[in-house]
Amino acid sequence: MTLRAPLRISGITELPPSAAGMRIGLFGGSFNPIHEGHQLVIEETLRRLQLDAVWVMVTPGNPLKNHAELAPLAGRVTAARALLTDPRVRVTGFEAAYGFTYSWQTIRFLTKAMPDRRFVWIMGADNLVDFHRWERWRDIAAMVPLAVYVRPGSSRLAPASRAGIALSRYRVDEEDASRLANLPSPAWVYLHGRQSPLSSSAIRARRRRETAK
Ligand SMILES: Nc1ncnc2c1ncn2[C@@H]1O[C@H](COP(=O)(O)OP(=O)(O)OP(=O)(O)O)[C@@H](O)[C@H]1O
Ligand SMILES: O=C(O)c1ccc[n+]([C@@H]2O[C@H](COP(=O)([O-])O)[C@@H](O)[C@H]2O)c1
Repeated sequence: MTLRAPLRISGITELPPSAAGMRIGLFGGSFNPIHEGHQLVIEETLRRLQLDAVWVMVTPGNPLKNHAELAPLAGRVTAARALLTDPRVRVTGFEAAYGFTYSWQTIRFLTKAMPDRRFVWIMGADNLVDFHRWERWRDIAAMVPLAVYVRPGSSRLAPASRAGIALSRYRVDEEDASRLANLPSPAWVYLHGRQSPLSSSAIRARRRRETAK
């Protein structure tokens, strides 16, 4: 399915029409709340993968997580837009509007709708550790290259994880990260560099403690 009409995705409709060949990082997340660790991953992947854009996709809800503490989508999108001011970064909550629960649905939709873009899925190392639990994770790896960014607590676990081992033969040296977006899938890179110890769960826990005082 190639779209004939311009694709309307909230937050990213202002993309230039001449976007063929654009390298776009897809950074999905709960962002509950957004923090500087997310910003660091975006900055590093933009630079090292030589991406033209990163689309921050605020999920209606990670299918593997309990949603009891999940803030409303609109507020998470607004907070992400306030923090992420680089003009190459677009924030959208479009998965909710399209009824997508699983990332394979989003990725299949985008790659079919915009076959002339080069999409890369971006995730922190903790997500690779759990990747084998994602719905159709092997299909995801076959649809788009993956960029995995090191994260404190998961740096050694990630390449030794079930998905890390299953995909090990497709791993690209991080010195070649700038080529990743143009490589056929499966292909993935494990990026090491500046690290942030921040996590949304720690921020939420701190806020709870402050409210309880
Ligand atoms: N400090 C960090 N360093 C590297 N990657 C990160 C970091 N924080 C989050 N990420 C990555 O950003 C994406 C979105 O993460 P998410 O919104 O779940 O934040 P989180 O801090 O992991 O939240 P929580 O603590 O609630 O699980 C995921 O791919 C995650 O791996
Ligand atoms: O598709 C799945 O099965 C799946 C399982 C776990 C997480 N995801 C996606 O992974 C992204 C990161 O989620 P999170 O909660 O770790 O920020 C976000 O876009 C989720 O929707 C997707």
